[in-house]
Amino acid sequence: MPHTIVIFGASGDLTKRKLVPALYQLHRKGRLPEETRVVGFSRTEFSHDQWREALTESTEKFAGKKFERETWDEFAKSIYYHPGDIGNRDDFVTLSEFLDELEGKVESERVYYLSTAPRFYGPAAEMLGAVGLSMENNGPRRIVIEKPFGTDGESASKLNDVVHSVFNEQQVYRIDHYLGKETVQNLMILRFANSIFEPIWNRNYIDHVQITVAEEVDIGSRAGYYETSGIIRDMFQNHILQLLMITAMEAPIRYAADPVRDEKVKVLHAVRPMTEEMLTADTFRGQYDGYLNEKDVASDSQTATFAAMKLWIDNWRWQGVPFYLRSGKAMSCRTTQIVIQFREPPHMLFDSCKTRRCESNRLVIQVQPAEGIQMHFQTKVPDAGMRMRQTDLDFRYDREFHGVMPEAYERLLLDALEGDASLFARADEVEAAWAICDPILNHWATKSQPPVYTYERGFWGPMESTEWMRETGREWFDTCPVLQ
Ligand SMILES: NC(=O)C1=CN([C@@H]2O[C@H](COP(=O)(O)OP(=O)(O)OC[C@H]3O[C@@H](n4cnc5c(N)ncnc54)[C@H](OP(=O)(O)O)[C@@H]3O)[C@@H](O)[C@H]2O)C=CC1
Ligand SMILES: O=C1O[C@H](COP(=O)(O)O)[C@@H](O)[C@H](O)[C@H]1O
Repeated sequence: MPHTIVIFGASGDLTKRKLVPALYQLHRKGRLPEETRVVGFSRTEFSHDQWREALTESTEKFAGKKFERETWDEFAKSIYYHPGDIGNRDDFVTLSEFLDELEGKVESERVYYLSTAPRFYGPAAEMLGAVGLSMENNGPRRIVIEKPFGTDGESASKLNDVVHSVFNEQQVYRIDHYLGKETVQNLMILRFANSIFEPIWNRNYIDHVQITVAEEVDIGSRAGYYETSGIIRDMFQNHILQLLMITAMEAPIRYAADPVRDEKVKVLHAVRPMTEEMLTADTFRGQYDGYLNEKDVASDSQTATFAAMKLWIDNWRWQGVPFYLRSGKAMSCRTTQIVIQFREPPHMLFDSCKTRRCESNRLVIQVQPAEGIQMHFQTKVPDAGMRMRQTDLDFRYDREFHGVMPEAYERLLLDALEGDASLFARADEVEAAWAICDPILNHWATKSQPPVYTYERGFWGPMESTEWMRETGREWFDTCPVLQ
């Protein structure tokens, strides 16, 4: 069946930087369903050719070495543009006519991709409904919604209501691009396609888990967005909680959208609600030095560019195992890693570990940029009595597999076109994620707010965060991955 993807926000940054380059890569690799057409919609008055030209330039820039002119020209023939305003019903009527004409009224699968400012998500869905574009009488209709999905639980729930007034949940694909990353999907493979990890993946063997998403970049020119967002809305409510869910979930009964999402949501429901004491003791925020001088940032801004927190998951598998989550801008290096820190051996035979503390086993899942997995364990130092040192088994994607890692959007766009929602967030999932974040945001907004610790750019967040962790008798795994 032919496919049409309609991108709302066609002249925007995400479209040119990620969406169209990803669609082009899928075409280049021969993965796009046959007869896939791309239709852009935004207010800028482009003709089809003008939009194609603009995309040629940007795709060449963003696809880099993978750009092949001939292949692109072939792909560009299936790109079209329809100017319009999301607030104008007539523009949706003409869009509908244009799509019918393009598809020749043949049964086709359609994906509507909302890549506009979040305030347009609800109105765009309503307009699609108002002119009958959500009706599935001539093929499946799906809607993809970019992040952020709401700014708190209440707004997310309202947005869900609006979207559900037009589309049923099976038609709705809420994007979290972290789920499109190969290494995040590999975490499910690691856990559920191997038999050696699952038996020890629990409170009996694991002391704690650390999830770090550190970015070297600062907020750049995004102050307008970031000042109202901050690190919790930007990274925790979505990407970090997704990593937490996949790390902590039970095995789904099969790999399909609902069984996977059922298990993920159970994790969020099992996260212990934070009391006032916990909010004070177990959440931590920081701001990089110089943030207040960024263009469009208020001089007394309290916006957090760094946060750390300790969560507990109250279920049989994880009772008593703290999950430490942290993320920040302008940190030491770009690294997303999940550290599974195992318990110490119950009894130490060797003197070298009696006089000093030896590190216990650790599994480090490098989500990016040095994609891979390392297992750390003690090894005997040769010719040195019974001295030992931490060494590792090191799996690296770049050594094992040739070719570059695909962009997350490639996988997600293809899944949306093919109707597989496994790697998209469900309505209850986003609302449950907000239920964890809202109390933190509210606590930070009150008078009794915790301090905003300043940190130097290029550090692992505020020094106090290191102290905060040390007080629990543990250490952050502050290691930048080695790129080869
Ligand atoms: N950029 C990124 O890296 C990321 C973006 N996102 C999300 O994706 C979404 C898009 O982001 P981004 O591309 O950066 O945003 P931009 O501001 O660059 O683009 C917004 C787009 O919306 C269009 N638009 C604005 N008003 C209307 C209207 N009334 N009717 C029709 N179209 C309209 C604009 O075109 P025109 O003015 O021509 O109408 C433009 O194409 C946002 O929700 C963002 O949060 C998520 C992750 C990363
Ligand atoms: O959604 C977002 O993610 C990026 C980080 O994504 P990554 O794939 O580069 O890890 C972050 O920089 C941005 O602030 C946030 O909006």
